[in-house]
Formats: sequence, C-alpha cells, structure tokens
Amino acid sequence: MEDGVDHLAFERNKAQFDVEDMKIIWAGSRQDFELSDRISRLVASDPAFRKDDRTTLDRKELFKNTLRKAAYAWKRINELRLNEQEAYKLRSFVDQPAFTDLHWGMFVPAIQGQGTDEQQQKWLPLAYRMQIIGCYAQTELGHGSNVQGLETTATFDPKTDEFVIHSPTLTSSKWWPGGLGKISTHAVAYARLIIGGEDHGVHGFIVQLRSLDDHLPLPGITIGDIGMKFGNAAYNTMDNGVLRFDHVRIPRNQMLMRVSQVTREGKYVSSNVPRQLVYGTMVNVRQKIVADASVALSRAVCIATRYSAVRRQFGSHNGGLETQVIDYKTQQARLFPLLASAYAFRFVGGWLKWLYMDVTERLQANDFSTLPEAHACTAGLKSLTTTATADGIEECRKLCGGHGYLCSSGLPELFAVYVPACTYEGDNVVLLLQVARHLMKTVSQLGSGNKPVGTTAYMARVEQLMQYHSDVEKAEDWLKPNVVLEAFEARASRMSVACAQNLSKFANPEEGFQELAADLVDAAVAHCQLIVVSKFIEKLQQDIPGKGVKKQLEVLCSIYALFLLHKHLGDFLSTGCINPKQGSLASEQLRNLYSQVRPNAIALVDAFNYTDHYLGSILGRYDGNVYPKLYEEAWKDPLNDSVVPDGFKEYIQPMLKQQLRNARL
Ligand SMILES: CCCCCCCC/C=C\CCCCCCCCCCCCCCCC(=O)SCCNC(=O)CCNC(=O)[C@H](O)C(C)(C)COP(=O)(O)OP(=O)(O)OC[C@H]1O[C@@H](n2cnc3c(N)ncnc32)[C@H](O)[C@@H]1OP(=O)(O)O
Ligand SMILES: Cc1cc2nc3c(=O)[nH]c(=O)nc-3n(C[C@H](O)[C@H](O)[C@H](O)COP(=O)(O)OP(=O)(O)OC[C@H]3O[C@@H](n4cnc5c(N)ncnc54)[C@H](O)[C@@H]3O)c2cc1C
Repeated sequence: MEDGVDHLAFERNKAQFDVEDMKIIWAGSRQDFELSDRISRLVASDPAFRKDDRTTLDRKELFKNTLRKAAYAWKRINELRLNEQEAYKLRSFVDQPAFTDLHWGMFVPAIQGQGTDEQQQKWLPLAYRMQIIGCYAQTELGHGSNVQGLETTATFDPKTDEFVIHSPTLTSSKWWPGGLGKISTHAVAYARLIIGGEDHGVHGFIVQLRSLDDHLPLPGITIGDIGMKFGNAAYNTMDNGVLRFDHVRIPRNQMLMRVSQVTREGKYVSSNVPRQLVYGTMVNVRQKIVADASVALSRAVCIATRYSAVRRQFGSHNGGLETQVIDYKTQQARLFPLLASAYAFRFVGGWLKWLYMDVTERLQANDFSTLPEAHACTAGLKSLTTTATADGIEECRKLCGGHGYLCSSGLPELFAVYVPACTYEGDNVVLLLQVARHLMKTVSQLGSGNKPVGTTAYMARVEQLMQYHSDVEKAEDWLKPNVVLEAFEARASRMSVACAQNLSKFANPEEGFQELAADLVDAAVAHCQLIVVSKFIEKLQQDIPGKGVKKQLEVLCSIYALFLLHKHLGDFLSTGCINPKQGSLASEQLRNLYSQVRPNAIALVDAFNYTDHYLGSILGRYDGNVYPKLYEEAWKDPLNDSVVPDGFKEYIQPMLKQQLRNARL
C-alpha cells in the first residue's frame, strides 16, 4: 500500500491559483500573515507547547499542565516583548483554553468598558501585569440568558460606605464563570444593586475572591470547580467555577461606575449613557467569537479535505488505484460548502471587527447611535457562525469515516472544545430572538421616515423587494452577484414583513412575539445569512491581487450563497422570490462550481497556513502520510504499554477459567 505523500504533491500541482497570495488574503494582509506565520512556528517548535498527550491526562494532570503552559506562555511573552496582537496569536496557536482567556478576554474589557477613568487607573495596571487574575462572574445556577433575573445582591451600607455582596438562594450561586473555580483572585461580579430597599437592577462590581498571599478564599466566600465537562481534554483545561457570597463587604468605589454611580450619601445617579453599556463586554466577546469561528471551521475543513484526497475507496479497474473519496460528488457536496463557509466567515469576521472598532470609537465620543446595530450584528453573527461551525466540524468528522472518530484525527476534541460556543456568550436561539426584535423594530419604523441604516438598509427598498421575482433563466445567471444579493434581500425582507404582519394581529405584542418565536428566528437567520453573503460580495469588489486568487474566491462566494439557497429552498419558494425551475438551476450551477473547486481544494486549505502542530491531526498532515503515522500512533496509547492489560488477571482470567471448567464438566 502506497503512502499519501505523492497524492498531496500531485494535488498541489493541480492548483490554478497562487497559494502564497491566497495566504495573504486569508491572513488579512502581508503583515498579518508574517506575524501569524512567525508565531505559529514559534509555538510549534517549542516542546513546552506539546499537546498530543492531552487526551491521555486525567483532569488534575490536565489542569496542572494548563497552568504550566499559561505561566510559560506569559514568561515567553515578556521575554520576547510580544505586543498585544502577537500575544493573542500565541494564545491562539497554543490552542488550550485557560483562565487567561477570561482574564484578558472579559475581566480586562469589563473594566475598560464599564469602569470610570479612576477605576481604570487603579485596576488595569494590576491586571495588565497579571498581579491580579480576574474572571467574569455573571451567570448563576438559576439564570444565564435572563441577565435581569440574576439574584445576587449588592446592598449599599451607608454607615460603612460599602456594598454587601450576598447570595440569598442556592440558585443565586455564580455558576460557570471560567477561571473562577481554582485560579482567579478577583471577579467582575454582576449583582442587583439595592439602596434603601430599592432594587436598581443588575450592575458590575469588582470583588476580591482569594488572598494574594496564600490563594485561600477570603472570608464569606465559598468557591470551587463545577466539575468535568464534555470531551476528554477539550474545555476541561478551564476551571469553570461555582461561587457563593455570604455578606462579603467591598468598598463603594468597587462598583463599576461608568454607566451609573452611587454617591457617598447613597444616591443613585445615571450617567448620560445607555444602560445597555453594562452588556458591552458581551458585544466585544461575541465579535471575537465570530472571528474565531472561521479558524475552527477551517481547521476541520483542512483535515477533512486533505484526508479526502488521501483516502481511496472503491472504483478500482484492472487492479489500478481506487477512487479518491474527494472525487465522489456526495463528498464534494458535503465538504465544499464548508470550505466556502470558512472563507465567508473569515471575511464577515474581518468586517465585524471593523464595525466593533467603529462603535467603540463612537461610544468614547458619547455617540450611541450605532449600538443597536452593533448588538444585533454581533449577536446574530455569533449565533449563525458558531452553529454552522459546530455542525461543520461534526460533518468533517463523518467525512473522514471511521478514522475521524479517533482522537488522533483531531476532530473529536476540536468539536468538544468548540461546541459550547453555541451556548456561552449567549445561547444561539436567545441571540437570534434579539436580532428578531431589532428587525421588527426596523419594520415598524419603515413608514415613519426613519431610514433603516447599516445592515438593515435594504429594508428601505421594501416595496420594491415585495414585488421582486427572480429573472434567472439559466444556471449561469446565478453567478451574477446582484442576482444572488437581490434574492437574499427579497427573502429576508419578506420573512421579516410576514412576521411583523402576523405580530400586528396580537393585542399583546409580547404574547405575539412568544407565539411567533420560531418564525422570528427563521427571519433572523435569513437576515444574518444575507449579511454574510453581502460581505463576501463586497470583499470581491476590493482589489484582490495574485494569480487566479479572485477567481477562486468568486467560486467560493457563489458556492456559499447557492448552498444556502439550496438548503433553505423552502424559504425562497414560499416567499415567491424564486420559482422551482430557478431552484433547480441553482442546484445545477452548484454542481458546476464543485467541479471547479475540486482541482484547487488542497491548495485552498493550504492557504490557511496551519502547522501540523496546530492542526493536531494525523489525517490532516501536510504531507498526507496518514497510514504509517496512524499505525505508529496506535502503539503509543497507554493501553498498549503492557501486552496483558491491568485487570485482566483479576477479572477476566477467572471468568475464562470458569468457562473452561464448565465446558469440561
Ligand atoms: C494555556 C495557554 C495560555 C496562553 C496564555 C497566553 C497569555 C495571555 C495573552 C493573551 C491572551 C489573550 C486571550 C484573549 C482571549 C479572548 C477570547 C475570549 C473567549 C471568551 C470565552 C467566552 C466564555 C464565555 C463567557 C460567557 O458566557 S459570559 C456570560 C454571557 N452571558 C450572556 O451572553 C447572556 C445572554 N443574555 C443577554 O445578553 C441578555 O440578557 C439579553 C438576552 C440580551 C436580554 O436582555 P434584557 O432582559 O435586558 O432584554 P431586552 O429587554 O431584550 O433588551 C433590553 C434592551 O437592551 C438591548 N440590548 C440587549 N443586549 C445588548 C447588548 N449586549 N448591547 C447593546 N444593547 C443590548 C436590547 O436590544 C434592548 O434594546 P431596546 O432598544 O429594544 O430596548
Ligand atoms: C463552557 C462555558 C463557559 C462559560 N463561561 C462563562 C463565564 O465565563 N462567565 C459567565 O458569566 N457565564 C459563563 N457561561 C454561562 C453561559 O453564558 C450561559 O450558559 C449561557 O448564556 C446560556 O444561558 P443558560 O445556561 O441560562 O441557558 P438557558 O437560557 O437556560 O437555556 C436553556 C434552553 O432554553 C432556551 N431558552 C432560554 N430562554 C429562551 C427564550 N427567551 N426564548 C426561547 N428559548 C429560550 C435556550 O434556547 C436553550 O435551549 C459559560 C457557559 C459555558 C457552557
């Protein structure tokens, strides 16, 4: 049996575009590419960042191993004087969730976004030097999605000028915060502010949890890890925690006071900023999660594509080679839309980062006008991309057949570590309902002269879109960006308008919203898919250098859009945007596009520029040398340390002997 090396070299030679130029497009710029390339090699070449043994460690060893890596990473960041972007990349390539994610990803941003200048000056230098380690303690045992339902209380005591933080019920126990369980010294904890018996709703407070001397919990604090989670290693490197407060006192100036303040006299004062800024950290992280979705999906797609070119099954004639499974049309129809989605999410992630930076600058200048749009986009795209990525990783596992189920394929752990992204930072359905509220508000204001802006701007043409019928006559018509865009706009606006019309039949709008929730979620998905398609099309309107690169991206863009059209054909037909014949023409075009991707598939995944260390997959090895390495790896399993396993003599041998004795009787 030959190895796979020649297959992938041959595949690479087939590419019709310059893969080095595509690497730059994927990375965002030459500078980003060089940075990413340098840091990924740095991590891959350092034995301290070895990760192939992770799934064989028990929880305690795994956690200790995470602490060692985190401390070593921090040491290297300082020694090499890495800047913020480089440190972030290093974290990404180390590829192991840790308390540091919450410290840098949520604790620090919460203070930056919700703290006053004075509070920032006090706390941020300590956090930046990691002299304190923080987490984001919002979710409780009883409430996660419903933030307004949180039960922890922060009662102002005017006598001592302190807040008393308390967990009044079991369900008010903080439950889930990452980094809380074993490591964090501090938390930004969310609690109901009570002054003189009056409840002012949920606010953030900086609370010290553990002693900076001996790391023991401070008086009144009960704290621990919530236990093993899904998967072997996966997210078990993280100490998601439980926390109860028993009348814990903190100084008044530890309430984050940018949005509202409590004076020495106990007066509650609201600033001139929307209260939703208390939710600002979540907007920030949702944007990061969207950017990360393309990374996780592209990893899985890279593994499944390379392995599909190495793997052969059936089709041998006269003793010749069997067919590469990537040549089966069904394999292509499952794999290539995921490849296209990885590119689509990459570009929409880049755009969302820009949108987030824009809204942040505006907020600093007290311009809050784009906050609802930023909230709707981050919530909707977080939901859309994480759902598609989690499903896509699982599909990639199936695309790799039996070997995909082995941990050494990298796919089971990738799925297990990724799938909670559908839940954390907002359950995906709950977030789509937020988008739906935004859409219903937009539709209700259409007649009022209030022009829809940003990603809902297409709604301004609602009358025209309600009349729209696609004029596609032949399969190639579906390659025209405007044709695709109009069909997606018409479908999204008609689904929103239909929901708004149905809602208007209810005397109580909230009751209507609950009753129509499933349709509202579908309308939100249609709107979010339109955003992704339109940002991909916008990307293609930019200058894209490199031999054949633009052509490949055009093919991928068409695949992404037509795959969605095919998958949601019911929406497009039932809203009357297209007719059944046009639906069939889209499927015909999709098949042509798959054939165009086929010779370029390996080069398109090479453009992600992942090291073998980062991929962590025998099936996805760059050299395609799968079988010898799989065979070699099996012998490394701890179960193969001895020929006769522990427990055999104790349990199985007596059973066998008994059977033997019975047989002789
Ligand atoms: C081992 C190696 C280590 C290496 C170490 C290296 C060293 C380190 C170096 C560098 C490291 C860098 C690492 C960085 C890594 C960063 C990655 C970060 C990863 C983090 C992982 C994430 C973990 C998960 C964390 C969490 O889950 S935190 C908890 C999140 N919780 C939620 O999301 C709850 C969801 N619920 C809600 O958001 C809300 O409650 C709701 C659903 C929106 C409902 O709110 P409410 O009841 O108030 O409802 P409404 O009435 O519907 O809304 C009122 C109005 O408010 C508007 N609204 C709502 N939300 C927002 C918002 N977020 N922003 C703006 N506006 C909002 C809404 O639209 C309404 O408006 P209106 O005009 O209609 O009134
Ligand atoms: C790995 C992981 C890490 C986490 N890290 C943190 C952290 O660092 N800090 C922190 O504070 N929290 C953290 N969380 C908590 C997380 O943010 C919440 O679990 C998440 O927001 C979902 O909330 P929930 O658990 O209350 O789900 P629920 O809201 O109870 O969801 C249960 C089901 O009910 C449905 N549902 C709920 N409300 C509605 C509605 N209005 N309409 C329709 N359906 C609805 C949901 O769709 C879901 O199917 C983490 C969670 C996980 C899994």
